[in-house]
Amino acid sequence: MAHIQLADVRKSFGALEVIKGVDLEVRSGEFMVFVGPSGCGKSTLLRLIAGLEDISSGTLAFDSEVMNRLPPARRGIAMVFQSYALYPHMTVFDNMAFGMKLAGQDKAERDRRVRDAAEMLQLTPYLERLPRQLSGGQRQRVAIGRAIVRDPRVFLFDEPLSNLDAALRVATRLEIAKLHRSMHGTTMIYVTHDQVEAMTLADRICVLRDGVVEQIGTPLELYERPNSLFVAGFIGSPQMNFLSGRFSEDFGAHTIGIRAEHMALGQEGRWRGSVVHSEMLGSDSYVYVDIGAAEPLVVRQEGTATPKPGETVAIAPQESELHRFDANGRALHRNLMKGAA
Ligand SMILES: Nc1ncnc2c1ncn2[C@@H]1O[C@H](COP(=O)(O)OP(=O)(O)OP(=O)(O)O)[C@@H](O)[C@H]1O
Repeated sequence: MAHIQLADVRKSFGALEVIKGVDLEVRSGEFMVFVGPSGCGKSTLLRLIAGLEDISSGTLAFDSEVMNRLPPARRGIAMVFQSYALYPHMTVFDNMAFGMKLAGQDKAERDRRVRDAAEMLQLTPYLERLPRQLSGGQRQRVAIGRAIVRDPRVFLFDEPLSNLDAALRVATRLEIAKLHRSMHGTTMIYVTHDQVEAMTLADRICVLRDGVVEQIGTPLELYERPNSLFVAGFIGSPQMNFLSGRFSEDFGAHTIGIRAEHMALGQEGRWRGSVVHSEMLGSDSYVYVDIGAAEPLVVRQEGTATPKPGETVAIAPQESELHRFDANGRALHRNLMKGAA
């Protein structure tokens, strides 16, 4: 269990600064997820916390103890990567026990920890197997088990599920959520590209953009109250619809944003346009409507009885759900709007 604090942390590779002054607090026991576009510095930030890269300037502390110069092995961290790198000739049990053996842990304690972790990850039936006799998801659970037995203060995950197929990703995601609940108090930081992983696993999400923190908040805070156009467009799938120019003028904003689920199709509505395409997902559908803006609006509709391509429809946005942004892409928050009115 550790409270992690970063103060004005910077990292340069040669002349290239990739982490540009990050201030961040991860609370003890918190599950923090880093998201952001490719190359924004998520993995680098994680590796700085792990000690796999040196911090160029600024301070990293765990429970107020400065970590900058401490080697990874003395930070009390465990890290799980995308590639699980198990020893192919060792059984699951030995793979999980190996680090403890190297550290001189006695056999009874090694046994106990491996069996507890295996139980937690539903690996007990596989302890005597070799990695090649396991599925990808089981192998990744062994890699997680190997990290658990070290009893870390801080758990770091770098896209641990990205090599798994869709069904295994879901199953392993649930395991990780359970793991966090059962390891009360272990601080976890998790890097992902996956919207659903970020939204479902995180206590809070940290959105990074080009080496700086753009916004930190609970998944719902970011979804419902993004501070910027960037976060609004990054969090949520399908992406929030954006309209500018003549579409946003009477809302007093440079750009307005509205999510697919906050509009209704019908006979009456603020916008009219023609359907260009529908995607049927089973329980609901996404209808793409060209209203003459740069991009078609994506409207979510329950069920699968969607209007046909070429049909003219009206769209009624829920005005309380409109997001307004200024010319710099900063959100004009609704409470501020109300205050100003
Ligand atoms: N060892 C290195 N030497 C030089 N440049 C590096 C090094 N490691 C990372 N970078 C650069 O730092 C920037 C951030 O990389 P990083 O891997 O942290 O991004 P990321 O957000 O994790 O990206 P992705 O989502 O694609 O994995 C990139 O421009 C990358 O090319």
